[in-house]
Amino acid sequence: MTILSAAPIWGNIGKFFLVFLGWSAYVLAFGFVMFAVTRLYESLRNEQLIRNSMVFGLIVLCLLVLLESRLIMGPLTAGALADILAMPFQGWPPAVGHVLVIGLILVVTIFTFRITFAHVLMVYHFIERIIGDVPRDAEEDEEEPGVAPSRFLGQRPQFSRYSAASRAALDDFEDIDAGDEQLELPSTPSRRQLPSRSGKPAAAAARVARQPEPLVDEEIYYDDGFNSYDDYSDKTIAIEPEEYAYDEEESYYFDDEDPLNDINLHKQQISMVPRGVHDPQPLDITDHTGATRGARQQPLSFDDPTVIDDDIVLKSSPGNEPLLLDSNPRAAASKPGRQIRQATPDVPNSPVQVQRQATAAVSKKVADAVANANTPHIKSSWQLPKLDVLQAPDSIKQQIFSEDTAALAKLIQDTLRSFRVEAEVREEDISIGPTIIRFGIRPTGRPQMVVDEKSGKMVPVRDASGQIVYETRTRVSRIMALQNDLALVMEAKTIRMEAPVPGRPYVGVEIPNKNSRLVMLREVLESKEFQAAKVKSKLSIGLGKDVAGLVRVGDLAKMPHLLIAGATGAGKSVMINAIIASILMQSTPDDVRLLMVDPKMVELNMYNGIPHLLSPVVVEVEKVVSLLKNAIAEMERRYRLFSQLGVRNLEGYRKLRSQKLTQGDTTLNNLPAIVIIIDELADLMMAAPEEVEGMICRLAQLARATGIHLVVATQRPSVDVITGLIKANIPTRISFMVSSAVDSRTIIDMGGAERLLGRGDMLYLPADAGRPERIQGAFLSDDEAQRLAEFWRQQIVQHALALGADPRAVQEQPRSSPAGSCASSTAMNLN
Ligand SMILES: Nc1ncnc2c1ncn2[C@@H]1O[C@H](COP(=O)(O)OP(=O)(O)OP(=O)(O)O)[C@@H](O)[C@H]1O
Repeated sequence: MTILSAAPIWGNIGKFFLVFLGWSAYVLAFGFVMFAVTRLYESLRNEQLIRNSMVFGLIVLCLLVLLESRLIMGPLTAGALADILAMPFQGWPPAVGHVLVIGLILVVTIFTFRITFAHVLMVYHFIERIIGDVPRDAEEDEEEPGVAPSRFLGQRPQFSRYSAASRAALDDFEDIDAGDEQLELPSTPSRRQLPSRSGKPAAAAARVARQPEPLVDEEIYYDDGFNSYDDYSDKTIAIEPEEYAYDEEESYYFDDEDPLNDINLHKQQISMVPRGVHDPQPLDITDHTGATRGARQQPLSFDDPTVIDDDIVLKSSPGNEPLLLDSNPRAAASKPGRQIRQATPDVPNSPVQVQRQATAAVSKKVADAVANANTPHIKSSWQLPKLDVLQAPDSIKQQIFSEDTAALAKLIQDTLRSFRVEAEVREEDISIGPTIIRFGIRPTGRPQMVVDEKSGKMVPVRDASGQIVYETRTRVSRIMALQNDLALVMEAKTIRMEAPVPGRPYVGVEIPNKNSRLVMLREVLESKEFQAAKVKSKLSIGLGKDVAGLVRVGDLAKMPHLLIAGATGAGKSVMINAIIASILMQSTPDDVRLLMVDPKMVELNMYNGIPHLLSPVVVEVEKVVSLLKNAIAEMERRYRLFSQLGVRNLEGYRKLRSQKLTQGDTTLNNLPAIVIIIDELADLMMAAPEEVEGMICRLAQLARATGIHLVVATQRPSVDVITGLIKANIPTRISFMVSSAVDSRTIIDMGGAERLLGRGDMLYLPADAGRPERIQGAFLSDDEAQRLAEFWRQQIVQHALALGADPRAVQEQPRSSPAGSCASSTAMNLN
């Protein structure tokens, strides 16, 4: 303006501005210059520092101040514009005009600078601090900034709404924030106490207090693991004061709805604990007698006929089996070995009646079969297959942290920050699995800042362990709410989020791996994890590889039953084949026996004729009920045997048997574990729902101790197939991809399976785990399964010869046979 007024050409223009705007012409000119400089800076840094609303507010504020000066001092310096503005006030009492204009100034200031009550309190405390003389502690002078323990450590209980003291703490929350000592917070450096470069506490306090509550948006640079300046901009967080004011309030006062809020979690947990004193339940003598009937107290009814059902024949033979089931009586009738067939009246549906019926049917013949079964001193002539039977995986590409992955990690971080969610994705939190990549999002928050003595910059406070101390933390639920936004920016077909990943301090975001590859069963079985597992249990199964590419194995003996569900084509049959192959690769028929039910008729047919089968693969739904009844009868027979011997389970029985063997006592026979595999439960449940449900539950409840295990698969995860009873009794579950979250909840009691990718991508929920684990299932081709089955079928002849069977009769037996004739080969290995 001075130049304008002085220059001859522009003099008139300058005069006009001065006449029209008065003194405010200087202020406006200064404002325009500042505006231009700031805009230039913004374009250079590609950041926004000033808001349009703020510019507008400042102009209005300037005009109001001009008006007020006109009202106070008259038309001397205020200019023509002020005269125009003051016209409405002519004739009013001067006091009214002043009050009105000053009031307007206050209102516009509040809106322009977005001033909140928190700011007012902060200014109040700041002034109070300056007025009050705060001596610095000598000890604190020596203390390095940031190495003291976090003042937020152990703070939570102060805010618990259940303690009386906490109410006061909540009311005086701002006092705590300002470092007020009256609440007895841990003695850690508060802002006013932190040492400054100059060593003057008051000056340092003034500087620190000025910085965190800026009048415009500002950026706080803090060192959170990035070493170079190039990483600097990625680590920049734009902070809006009002955003934080809101968050603070919300996180402390309005989080009742949040299921992840630790107070709500705590409430949930304590609600599960039964309260009060309960009277002991009186013993029900009838129940007790029923439960113990058939055990030690009672003589066993071994004189009854052998037969249980007219479809399935219980067969004893001088081979190595205590019990053999054959679902094809005609084929079985033509085989050597004594078979007794007797029709029984209709078996009622109730499991209790089934039990009674079956108990009566276990006869002296069975006892004979046990006595004649494989004597332990005979060394097994079975050979286990070599791993060459299975296909080797393609040369595995080393999955490394690529530029693509780094770019995705940055994209996630930037997206979260654009939504004002402070979080970071570290390189070490990225897991690259065979089919998916998991990014770990660590919720961070607003760090507590101090002035660094050396550089004079604001740096975050660190606690004794070097961790950044946060003033406010990001809530996990805020990250979870951005699931769809993340899926959008990552252009992923489907993403799945897990919060938090069990045992890790981050939220997992799983996206499909573009370089996905098959996980072959052979690489799983070759792994040291499986080798270690199979030493412990003959029922170890290779499941696949997890999101970090680590091999995952399971133990069917511990599960003790497994439910597999998923949409059609999701990979259930391949999983069942992998389970069977895992067993066939490590266990001989002396260790494990199989019973298979395959209503689809094509999935398990290839295993017909292998010596592990107790019965040919059952494809007719009507025969399944008979098969399950026989399994229950076998279970009860084993229970009685255990009861007589005083052992609790199959493991105890095996220990006792090996003890007796060392003493030369060969009276105890080998009892193999039995795995019952049902490929489609829905078909059975449609045919005889109550009967099947009752028998599956009975087996599931009691069969574990006797070494009988169930593997049940279904593609219909509805409540009429996977009933509450079945779910309650089969605790270990695998869910492949399903079509809806409801289906997912039916299987694993929580959503997530609807976001799987199919083709072997599964969620595995072990019995003892609260959350499922994502695994890429091991793949076994039909050719491999065929080769494995053929390997075992070929051994039947050698084994029969080794047991002293007639070579001519053995040669005449077909080696591989379809369902109808497989009983011959199964029977053969017993002779
Ligand atoms: N672990 C796996 N790895 C790679 N691909 C797999 C895997 N499991 C299954 N697939 C692919 O998915 C296809 C379908 O698998 P599968 O036959 O096991 O499905 P399903 O769930 O049994 O279907 P349905 O219920 O209709 O029988 C397979 O042919 C195979 O190509």
